[in-house]
Amino acid sequence: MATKILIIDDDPIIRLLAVEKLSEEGFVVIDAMDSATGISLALHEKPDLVLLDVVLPDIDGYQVCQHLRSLPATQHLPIVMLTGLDDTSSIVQAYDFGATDFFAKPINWKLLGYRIRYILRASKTFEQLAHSEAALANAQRLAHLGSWEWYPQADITERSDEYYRIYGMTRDNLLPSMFAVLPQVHAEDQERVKAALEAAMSKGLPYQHEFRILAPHNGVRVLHEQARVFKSEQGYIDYVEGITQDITELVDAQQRIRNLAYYDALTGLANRQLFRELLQHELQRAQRHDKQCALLFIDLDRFKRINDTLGHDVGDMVLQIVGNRINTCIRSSDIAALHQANPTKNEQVARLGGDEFTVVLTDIAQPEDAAQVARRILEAMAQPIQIGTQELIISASIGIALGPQDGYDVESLLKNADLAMYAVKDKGRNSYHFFDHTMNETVLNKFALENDLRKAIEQDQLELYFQPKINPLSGDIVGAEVLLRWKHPHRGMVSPVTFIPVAEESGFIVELGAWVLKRACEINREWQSRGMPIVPLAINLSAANFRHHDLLPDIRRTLEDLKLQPNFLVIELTEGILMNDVDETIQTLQALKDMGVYLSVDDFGTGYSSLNYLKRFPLDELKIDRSFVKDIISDPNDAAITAAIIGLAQNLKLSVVAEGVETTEQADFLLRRGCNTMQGYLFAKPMPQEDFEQMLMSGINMGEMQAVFMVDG
Ligand SMILES: Nc1nc2c(ncn2[C@@H]2O[C@@H]3COP(=O)(O)O[C@H]4[C@@H](O)[C@H](n5cnc6c(=O)[nH]c(N)nc65)O[C@@H]4COP(=O)(O)O[C@H]3[C@H]2O)c(=O)[nH]1
Repeated sequence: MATKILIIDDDPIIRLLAVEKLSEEGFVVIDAMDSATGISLALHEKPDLVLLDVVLPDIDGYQVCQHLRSLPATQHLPIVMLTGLDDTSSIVQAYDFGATDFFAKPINWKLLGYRIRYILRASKTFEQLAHSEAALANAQRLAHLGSWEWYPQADITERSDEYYRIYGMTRDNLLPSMFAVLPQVHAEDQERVKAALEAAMSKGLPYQHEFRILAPHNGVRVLHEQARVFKSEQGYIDYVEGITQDITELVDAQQRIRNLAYYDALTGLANRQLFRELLQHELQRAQRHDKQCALLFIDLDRFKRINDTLGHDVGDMVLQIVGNRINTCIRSSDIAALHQANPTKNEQVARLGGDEFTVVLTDIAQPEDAAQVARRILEAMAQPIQIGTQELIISASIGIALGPQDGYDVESLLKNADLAMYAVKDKGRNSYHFFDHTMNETVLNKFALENDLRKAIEQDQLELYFQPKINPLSGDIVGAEVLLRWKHPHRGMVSPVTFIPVAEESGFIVELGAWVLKRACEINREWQSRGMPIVPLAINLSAANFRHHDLLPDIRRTLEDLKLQPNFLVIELTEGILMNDVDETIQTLQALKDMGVYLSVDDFGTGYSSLNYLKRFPLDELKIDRSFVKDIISDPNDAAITAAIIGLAQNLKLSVVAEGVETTEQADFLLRRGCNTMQGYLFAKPMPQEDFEQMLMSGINMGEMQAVFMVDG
């Protein structure tokens, strides 16, 4: 497209000549005789260049020039002022008002054509440069990246706009010295930044580092600065070129990612990942410096019950409170300094998930130090937790393993602290225990036992024993408790006290319970078929059996399949089972009751049943725990409790059975208080099926005992 020239001149001859001569040079020429027309054409016709006379009838050419420069559309438009030949002051003024160039009158039109071409070329280049600069400035602004050139000999720095913006300064209030920014640098980083500048200045050393500044109105910012040094051929330092970038957002994002990756969202404590890394580090340090560290593995006691009964929100609150409490029991130590990014967090305390917390203690002088912390934690736990109107009492079991003696790596130390924690649970919870190597054996033993137990049913190693319930006055067998026995091929007879907990822990108890139920009912059916005198058989149910969704259908089907009357089946449940989720318990008990099954509370007196609940449970029988019966003669407390339980049963119209009766004195005491169903070694030990059948047929031999009861009774 042809180049368009606008000439603004009040001299009609000049305008005419311009149109004629410049058209010959290949330009399109438009003209204006006064400034107002000229400005309007400059805006609407978009010329590539303006020839502007200094003297115009309305306002002078300088002001036209100034006005065009102030408008965005004509800001960069090349303007050539037409001046008198030796009118130097006009020439100077022309530049002052923003003219691109001047051309002296009288006009040599040929020469003017060349000049116009040259100016247009130069202006194009200038335009491209301005464009690139703007793009660069824009890019710098977007990337919060400032650039600079520093001439160390004179200590003068040329800085880009963004550099000033980063520091919240302007060209006017920041001195050219590269050291001028130092007062804004964070006190802790100042020495380092100054040293890098000095090394670049004196030794020509490049650098790259991060530091913090305090920017006016923008708070603390984190900067990344990188510098290259340019030297002359003689080796002198010419200048230093660098970039300075505000990486605060990046650092924040990294911190957030780190928080997600390393911290537990609920409690804000270290998570499993961070725990592992820190413990790993600690173990290596302990080994290198011949020091000792301790790992405390903390598991809340019966936390599931809180979650199940009060809901997960309450459970979460409890976990947060517990996390805080553990935290306050631990002094901050050097380990926190490892992860400077978040120095406010005490990373010695971690939550591994669920209700499992850990504490890593560094540089302990003796195991007692760890024990002391464990005791502090237990004390802190014992404080009641108030959530709304609820007051909760919680406790924890703590296992302690010492590093490196109990484990050189995270895995083994954690496993051993976990074993120690389980030892606490086994011994009744709410305490702490150090790991010792026999625990490993116990666990291996447990594993082996668990494996063998799974095969016990198929390999026919399980057997039911029967222990009669007696009426000592009549000598009648009024029922029997079914007790499971395991004839292990190598270990011999394994007690249910040993294998039931293993089965409960592994979940195998569900299968085992179902087997006992079916087998007990089958035997009872068999006795009926053989025309033997039959009695109700009581089976023990574990919590998992009682809560299992198959329980009711299983019992119903078994009774139906065998055509057994439900009142020949007694289910014994401990107080603990009943009290866990009372509403569900009532529903299940009622369903069993509706089926006609007889319900008995085993080990009564050892749990914490509330009388309120007891009234709401549709029960048939209470069994006084063996531990009370044992000392009823010698311990007035046990005597009183036993008498109270008997009274309670009578009031609630429940039968009462005394367990573990071993002496005639005990039996006598119980009889006098009104308990006339008993079970215990005095009458018979649990016995194999055949022996019990024999006893059923011939009746129990009460011998002299009966005489005693008959006389006394
Ligand atoms: N010192 C003494 N002990 C007496 C006397 N009379 C009975 N015993 C013992 O007391 C335990 C009574 O059973 P438990 O309290 O239900 O306690 C049972 C029960 O909780 C559990 N158990 C046994 N069989 C089963 C089963 O089939 N399922 C479930 N879930 N648990 C079972 O194992 C526990 C222990 O069973 P056993 O070793 O058979 O021990 C039986 C029995 O042998 C006595 O006069 N003196």
